[in-house]
Amino acid sequence: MVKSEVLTLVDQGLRLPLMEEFYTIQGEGFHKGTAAYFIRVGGCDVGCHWCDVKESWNADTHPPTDILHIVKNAATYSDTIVVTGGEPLTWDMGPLTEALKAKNLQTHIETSGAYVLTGTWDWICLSPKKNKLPVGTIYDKADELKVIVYNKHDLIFAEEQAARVNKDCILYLQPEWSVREKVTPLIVDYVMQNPKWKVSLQTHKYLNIP
Ligand SMILES: C[S@@+](CC[C@H](N)C(=O)[O-])C[C@H]1O[C@@H](n2cnc3c(N)ncnc32)[C@H](O)[C@@H]1O
Ligand SMILES: Nc1nc2[nH]cc(C(=O)O)c2c(=O)[nH]1
Ligand code: SF4
Ligand SMILES: [Mg+2]
Repeated sequence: MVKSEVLTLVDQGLRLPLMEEFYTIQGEGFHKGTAAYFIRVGGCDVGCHWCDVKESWNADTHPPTDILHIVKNAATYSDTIVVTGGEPLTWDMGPLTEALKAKNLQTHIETSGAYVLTGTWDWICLSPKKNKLPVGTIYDKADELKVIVYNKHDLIFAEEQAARVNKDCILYLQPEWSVREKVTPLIVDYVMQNPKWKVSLQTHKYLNIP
Protein backbone atom coordinates (compact mmCIF):
# COMPACT_ATOMS: atom_id res chain seq x y z
CA MET A 1 0.00 0.00 0.00
CA VAL A 2 1.30 3.49 -0.78
CA LYS A 3 2.09 5.85 2.09
CA SER A 4 -0.84 8.21 1.47
CA GLU A 5 -3.30 5.30 1.67
CA VAL A 6 -1.86 4.22 5.02
CA LEU A 7 -2.10 7.80 6.33
CA THR A 8 -5.77 7.91 5.29
CA LEU A 9 -6.46 4.69 7.21
CA VAL A 10 -4.73 6.15 10.30
CA ASP A 11 -6.80 9.32 9.88
CA GLN A 12 -9.95 7.20 9.85
CA GLY A 13 -8.87 5.28 12.96
CA LEU A 14 -8.74 2.00 11.01
CA ARG A 15 -5.02 1.69 11.60
CA LEU A 16 -3.27 3.01 14.71
CA PRO A 17 0.43 3.52 15.49
CA LEU A 18 0.86 0.61 17.89
CA MET A 19 3.76 0.99 20.32
CA GLU A 20 3.19 -2.11 22.44
CA GLU A 21 0.50 -4.35 23.87
CA PHE A 22 0.72 -6.46 26.99
CA TYR A 23 -1.35 -8.47 29.42
CA THR A 24 -0.80 -7.31 32.98
CA ILE A 25 -2.51 -6.05 36.12
CA GLN A 26 -4.01 -2.54 36.00
CA GLY A 27 -1.67 -0.80 38.42
CA GLU A 28 -3.41 2.53 38.95
CA GLY A 29 -6.70 4.09 40.00
CA PHE A 30 -10.09 2.48 40.56
CA HIS A 31 -9.35 -0.82 38.73
CA LYS A 32 -5.93 -1.41 40.28
CA GLY A 33 -5.35 -5.09 40.92
CA THR A 34 -7.52 -6.21 37.99
CA ALA A 35 -6.02 -8.21 35.12
CA ALA A 36 -6.28 -6.32 31.83
CA TYR A 37 -4.82 -6.23 28.34
CA PHE A 38 -3.10 -2.92 27.54
CA ILE A 39 -2.95 -1.41 24.05
CA ARG A 40 -0.43 1.43 23.95
CA VAL A 41 -0.97 3.71 20.97
CA GLY A 42 1.90 6.02 19.96
CA GLY A 43 1.65 9.77 19.45
CA CYS A 44 1.46 12.52 22.06
CA ASP A 45 2.33 16.20 21.96
CA VAL A 46 1.26 17.15 25.48
CA GLY A 47 4.90 17.09 26.63
CA CYS A 48 4.80 16.27 30.38
CA HIS A 49 8.44 16.62 31.48
CA TRP A 50 8.10 13.63 33.83
CA CYS A 51 6.25 11.35 31.38
CA ASP A 52 7.22 7.72 31.97
CA VAL A 53 6.73 6.69 28.30
CA LYS A 54 8.47 9.38 26.25
CA GLU A 55 9.28 6.73 23.60
CA SER A 56 5.58 6.82 22.77
CA TRP A 57 5.53 10.48 21.73
CA ASN A 58 6.66 10.20 18.10
CA ALA A 59 3.90 8.35 16.24
CA ASP A 60 6.16 7.87 13.21
CA THR A 61 8.29 5.38 15.14
CA HIS A 62 5.33 3.03 15.70
CA PRO A 63 3.85 0.88 12.94
CA PRO A 64 0.36 1.79 11.65
CA THR A 65 -1.43 -1.40 12.67
CA ASP A 66 -4.82 -2.70 11.52
CA ILE A 67 -7.27 -2.34 14.42
CA LEU A 68 -8.99 -5.64 13.55
CA HIS A 69 -5.67 -7.39 14.05
CA ILE A 70 -5.18 -5.60 17.40
CA VAL A 71 -8.69 -6.53 18.58
CA LYS A 72 -8.53 -10.17 17.48
CA ASN A 73 -5.33 -10.62 19.44
CA ALA A 74 -6.51 -8.63 22.51
CA ALA A 75 -9.67 -10.75 22.80
CA THR A 76 -7.56 -13.87 23.36
CA TYR A 77 -6.07 -12.39 26.54
CA SER A 78 -8.73 -10.58 28.58
CA ASP A 79 -12.29 -9.27 28.83
CA THR A 80 -10.91 -5.90 29.93
CA ILE A 81 -8.93 -3.79 27.50
CA VAL A 82 -7.12 -0.62 28.58
CA VAL A 83 -6.27 1.76 25.75
CA THR A 84 -3.42 4.08 26.65
CA GLY A 85 -0.48 5.82 25.00
CA GLY A 86 0.87 8.19 24.11
CA GLU A 87 -2.34 10.15 23.99
CA PRO A 88 -4.99 7.84 22.52
CA LEU A 89 -7.31 10.77 21.75
CA THR A 90 -4.76 12.00 19.21
CA TRP A 91 -6.62 9.49 17.01
CA ASP A 92 -10.22 8.59 16.23
CA MET A 93 -10.99 5.90 18.79
CA GLY A 94 -14.42 5.16 17.22
CA PRO A 95 -13.49 2.18 15.03
CA LEU A 96 -11.18 0.55 17.60
CA THR A 97 -13.75 0.70 20.40
CA GLU A 98 -16.59 -0.42 18.10
CA ALA A 99 -14.56 -3.50 17.20
CA LEU A 100 -13.76 -4.15 20.89
CA LYS A 101 -17.44 -3.78 21.88
CA ALA A 102 -18.45 -6.12 19.02
CA LYS A 103 -16.44 -8.76 20.88
CA ASN A 104 -18.14 -7.86 24.18
CA LEU A 105 -14.95 -6.52 25.70
CA GLN A 106 -14.85 -3.85 28.40
CA THR A 107 -13.20 -0.71 27.04
CA HIS A 108 -11.15 1.47 29.38
CA ILE A 109 -9.17 4.56 28.39
CA GLU A 110 -6.28 6.39 30.04
CA THR A 111 -6.29 9.94 28.71
CA SER A 112 -5.20 13.51 29.37
CA GLY A 113 -8.38 14.67 27.59
CA ALA A 114 -6.29 17.11 25.56
CA TYR A 115 -8.20 16.20 22.39
CA VAL A 116 -11.89 15.62 21.68
CA LEU A 117 -13.25 12.42 23.18
CA THR A 118 -13.99 9.76 20.56
CA GLY A 119 -14.94 6.11 21.06
CA THR A 120 -17.31 4.11 23.24
CA TRP A 121 -15.94 3.61 26.73
CA ASP A 122 -17.00 1.61 29.76
CA TRP A 123 -14.44 3.44 31.91
CA ILE A 124 -12.74 6.79 31.41
CA CYS A 125 -9.70 7.73 33.48
CA LEU A 126 -9.04 11.44 32.98
CA SER A 127 -5.56 12.61 33.96
CA PRO A 128 -5.48 16.32 33.10
CA LYS A 129 -2.24 18.12 32.33
CA LYS A 130 -1.55 21.81 33.00
CA ASN A 131 0.21 22.37 29.69
CA LYS A 132 -2.76 21.13 27.59
CA LEU A 133 -6.01 21.17 29.51
CA PRO A 134 -8.89 18.80 28.76
CA VAL A 135 -11.30 19.92 26.04
CA GLY A 136 -15.00 19.36 25.38
CA THR A 137 -17.35 17.28 27.47
CA ILE A 138 -14.89 14.81 28.99
CA TYR A 139 -15.27 16.31 32.48
CA ASP A 140 -18.95 15.23 32.38
CA LYS A 141 -18.06 11.73 31.29
CA ALA A 142 -14.96 10.87 33.33
CA ASP A 143 -15.37 7.95 35.77
CA GLU A 144 -12.17 8.81 37.58
CA LEU A 145 -9.98 11.89 37.80
CA LYS A 146 -6.31 11.02 38.41
CA VAL A 147 -4.08 14.01 39.05
CA ILE A 148 -0.31 13.45 39.09
CA VAL A 149 1.40 15.26 41.94
CA TYR A 150 4.95 16.45 41.25
CA ASN A 151 4.92 19.36 43.69
CA LYS A 152 2.69 21.18 46.17
CA HIS A 153 1.14 23.40 43.50
CA ASP A 154 -0.33 20.32 41.84
CA LEU A 155 -2.73 20.01 44.78
CA ILE A 156 -4.21 23.40 43.83
CA PHE A 157 -4.43 22.24 40.21
CA ALA A 158 -6.12 19.05 41.44
CA GLU A 159 -8.86 21.06 43.19
CA GLU A 160 -9.41 23.20 40.06
CA GLN A 161 -9.86 20.03 38.01
CA ALA A 162 -12.10 18.39 40.65
CA ALA A 163 -14.40 21.42 40.44
CA ARG A 164 -15.00 20.59 36.76
CA VAL A 165 -15.82 16.89 36.88
CA ASN A 166 -19.24 15.30 37.37
CA LYS A 167 -20.44 14.48 40.90
CA ASP A 168 -19.90 10.70 40.55
CA CYS A 169 -16.30 10.98 39.38
CA ILE A 170 -13.85 9.31 41.79
CA LEU A 171 -10.93 11.55 42.73
CA TYR A 172 -7.33 10.29 42.90
CA LEU A 173 -3.98 11.87 43.66
CA GLN A 174 -1.02 9.89 42.29
CA PRO A 175 2.62 10.64 43.13
CA GLU A 176 4.90 11.37 40.19
CA TRP A 177 7.20 8.37 40.29
CA SER A 178 10.60 10.09 40.34
CA VAL A 179 9.66 12.23 43.37
CA ARG A 180 7.45 9.67 45.11
CA GLU A 181 9.46 9.69 48.34
CA LYS A 182 9.01 13.44 48.69
CA VAL A 183 5.39 13.85 47.54
CA THR A 184 3.76 10.71 48.93
CA PRO A 185 3.76 12.08 52.51
CA LEU A 186 2.18 15.33 51.19
CA ILE A 187 -0.53 13.33 49.44
CA VAL A 188 -1.18 11.18 52.52
CA ASP A 189 -1.67 14.29 54.69
CA TYR A 190 -3.80 15.96 52.04
CA VAL A 191 -6.13 12.97 51.64
CA MET A 192 -6.62 12.72 55.40
CA GLN A 193 -7.49 16.43 55.51
CA ASN A 194 -9.62 16.22 52.33
CA PRO A 195 -11.19 12.77 52.29
CA LYS A 196 -13.06 13.26 49.02
CA TRP A 197 -9.67 12.34 47.50
CA LYS A 198 -8.08 8.87 47.44
CA VAL A 199 -4.44 7.86 46.98
CA SER A 200 -3.45 6.09 43.75
CA LEU A 201 -0.01 4.48 43.47
CA GLN A 202 1.65 3.02 40.38
CA THR A 203 1.46 -0.42 41.98
CA HIS A 204 2.79 -2.19 38.85
CA LYS A 205 6.14 -0.48 39.41
CA TYR A 206 6.32 -1.88 42.97
CA LEU A 207 5.30 -5.31 41.61
CA ASN A 208 7.94 -5.13 38.83
CA ILE A 209 5.40 -5.91 36.13
CA PRO A 210 4.70 -3.93 32.92
C1 LIG B 1 1.63 7.49 30.11
S1 LIG B 1 0.03 8.16 30.33
C2 LIG B 1 -0.79 7.76 28.78
C3 LIG B 1 -2.21 8.22 28.72
C4 LIG B 1 -2.45 9.73 28.58
N1 LIG B 1 -1.51 10.36 27.72
C5 LIG B 1 -2.45 10.38 29.94
O1 LIG B 1 -1.50 11.09 30.27
O2 LIG B 1 -3.42 10.17 30.67
C6 LIG B 1 -0.75 6.97 31.45
C7 LIG B 1 -0.92 7.43 32.88
O3 LIG B 1 0.36 7.50 33.50
C8 LIG B 1 0.45 8.70 34.23
N2 LIG B 1 1.88 9.01 34.36
C9 LIG B 1 2.74 9.24 33.34
N3 LIG B 1 3.98 9.45 33.80
C10 LIG B 1 3.92 9.33 35.14
C11 LIG B 1 4.87 9.43 36.19
N4 LIG B 1 6.16 9.73 35.93
N5 LIG B 1 4.46 9.25 37.47
C12 LIG B 1 3.16 8.97 37.73
N6 LIG B 1 2.21 8.85 36.80
C13 LIG B 1 2.57 9.03 35.51
C14 LIG B 1 -0.37 9.67 33.41
O4 LIG B 1 -0.78 10.82 34.11
C15 LIG B 1 -1.55 8.81 33.01
O5 LIG B 1 -2.51 8.80 34.04
N1 LIG C 1 0.26 -2.17 34.94
C1 LIG C 1 0.07 -0.97 34.39
N2 LIG C 1 -0.97 -0.23 34.79
C2 LIG C 1 -1.16 0.97 34.18
N3 LIG C 1 -2.17 1.84 34.37
C3 LIG C 1 -2.02 2.87 33.51
C4 LIG C 1 -0.87 2.66 32.74
C5 LIG C 1 -0.53 3.49 31.57
O1 LIG C 1 0.64 3.61 31.21
O2 LIG C 1 -1.46 4.04 30.99
C6 LIG C 1 -0.31 1.46 33.17
C7 LIG C 1 0.84 0.68 32.81
O3 LIG C 1 1.70 1.05 32.00
N4 LIG C 1 0.96 -0.53 33.44
S1 SF4 D 1 -0.11 13.30 28.21
FE1 SF4 D 1 0.35 11.22 28.89
S2 SF4 D 1 1.67 10.29 27.28
FE2 SF4 D 1 1.54 12.50 26.88
S3 SF4 D 1 3.40 13.31 27.83
FE3 SF4 D 1 1.75 13.47 29.38
S4 SF4 D 1 1.83 11.54 30.55
FE4 SF4 D 1 3.05 11.23 28.69
MG1 LIG E 1 2.30 3.46 32.54
